[in-house]
Amino acid sequence: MRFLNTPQHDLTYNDVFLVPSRSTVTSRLDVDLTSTDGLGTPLPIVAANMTAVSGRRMAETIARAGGIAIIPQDIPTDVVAATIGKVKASHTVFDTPVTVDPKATMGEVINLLPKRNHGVVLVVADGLPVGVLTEADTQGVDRFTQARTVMSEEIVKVSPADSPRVIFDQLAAAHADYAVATDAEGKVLGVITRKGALRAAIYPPALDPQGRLMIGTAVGINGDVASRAEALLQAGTDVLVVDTAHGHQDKMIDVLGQVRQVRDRVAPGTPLVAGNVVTAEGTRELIEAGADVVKVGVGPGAMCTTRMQTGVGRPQLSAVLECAAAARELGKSIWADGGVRHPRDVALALAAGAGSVMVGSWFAGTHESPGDLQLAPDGRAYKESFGMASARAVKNRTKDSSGFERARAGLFEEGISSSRMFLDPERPGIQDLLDFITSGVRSSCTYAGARTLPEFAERAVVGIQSPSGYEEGRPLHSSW
Ligand SMILES: NC(=O)C1=CN([C@@H]2O[C@H](COP(=O)(O)OP(=O)(O)OC[C@H]3O[C@@H](n4cnc5c(N)ncnc54)[C@H](OP(=O)(O)O)[C@@H]3O)[C@@H](O)[C@H]2O)C=CC1
Ligand SMILES: Nc1nc2c(ncn2[C@@H]2O[C@H](COP(=O)(O)O)[C@@H](O)[C@H]2O)c(=O)[nH]1
Ligand SMILES: [K+]
Repeated sequence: MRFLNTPQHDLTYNDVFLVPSRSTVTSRLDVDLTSTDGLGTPLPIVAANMTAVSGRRMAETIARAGGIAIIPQDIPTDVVAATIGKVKASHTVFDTPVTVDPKATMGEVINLLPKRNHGVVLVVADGLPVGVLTEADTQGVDRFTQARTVMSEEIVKVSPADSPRVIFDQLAAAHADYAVATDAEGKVLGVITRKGALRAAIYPPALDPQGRLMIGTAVGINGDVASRAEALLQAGTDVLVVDTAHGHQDKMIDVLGQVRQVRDRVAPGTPLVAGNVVTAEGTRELIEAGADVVKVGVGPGAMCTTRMQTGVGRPQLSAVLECAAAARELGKSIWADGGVRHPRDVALALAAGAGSVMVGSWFAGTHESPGDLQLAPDGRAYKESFGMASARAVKNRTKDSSGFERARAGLFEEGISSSRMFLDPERPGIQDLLDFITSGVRSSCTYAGARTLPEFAERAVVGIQSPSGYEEGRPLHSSW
């Protein structure tokens, strides 16, 4: 990345803009977004290791689109191991359906509908699809009515051998938007929407060497980290994140050394990610201690109060730029973690040299995040998000400690315990947000004349702008 005008101070995403340059790339679809972080996911996007963001549904869905989710440190090890197993067993193209028994009540159906973005509950009997229910079917029916009496029996069935284009055409011909993929015995393999078929042709999934969906997991730096790391590596985690607020500390270096030994014994070659830091020195020291990828960002997170509490942190673009350069010198990479609110922020992080970009709160506001869908008084749908260093998370993390210790730990909160992440009515699913992000980033690359992310980081020209420069770029939805 080159600057048009020399920065006099550290910069964040809003402080800069990308300058278009002459390009030989004629189509946005010619851009290869494969991550340069060594994991090589087809999409350089990571769902953050936050309890309000990454669970099984998020992990599956984002991996099908080529990214990866990191299951947070606060989830019990056996639960994480089971999650890894479920994600690895799920189909790499077809979505997991929301299913009910024919005798399930419509009350259950109403609760289950928002769990996935396809807006359909599939009624299954003995593994065979027997009916479908949509939002419209839930209107005006008693909550105790059984699904079988309301469901439609018209189901479009496709074969796993059909190409996405064939499935798309089949659905269009049937004037339907939801197909069930079945095996030779007619049992459900997965489901797919028209948009899903379109996406299946654009997004290759993120797969492990055995051809299964990828998933990552996190550990903290307290407690028996080596045992948890061993269990997660044995369960098949594709990447292990060692995560703490202040990554540039002795305890992190010590724990990273232990985790590296476990990794070399149990699952050599599995990348280790460590953070968070914001300096070249911190980056180098974590790489020397065993990190393959360094997680960069202190204070930019939407749930994060660190900067207001402590004054500590660093504007994220400068942090990413400096740490990415330091990692590159050692043949390693970084993840830009936090502060991403628009597709442009992802593009700027990649332009600054990030291998992948980690997104938290933005993704909390989707159907696939773990929280329950709630309605605000004005009728808008939201999910609750909270910081991993909030009193709420700290309380949960220290549940085995004494009351005194828990209360003391709670005094050191550096995150907010409750925040509403509204679902964008235009983009309520994680795949909708990924469409939004990738179309933006593909376009950024072609404006810079780049076909790949290394080319983008090399060719990007960035200028510094005033707050009014940023404001000018915002769309206006009504007259002024
Ligand atoms: N990216 C960011 O800006 C931030 C991210 N987070 C996220 O919150 C989660 C919890 O992290 P964390 O609070 O580190 O909890 P951890 O459970 O990882 O514990 C942190 C450990 O580091 C010690 N420590 C020393 N100095 C500090 C410091 N300045 N801040 C925090 N701990 C320190 C603590 O000891 P003692 O308690 O005795 O001081 C404790 O033993 C992680 O997922 C982390 O990524 C949290 C804050 C900032
Ligand atoms: N200081 C804190 N930082 C936190 C907390 N919880 C999460 N985080 C960090 O934010 C990013 C995600 O950023 P976002 O802007 O996409 O939401 C996450 O990966 C952590 O590094 C917290 O409680 N305090
Ligand atoms: K913040």
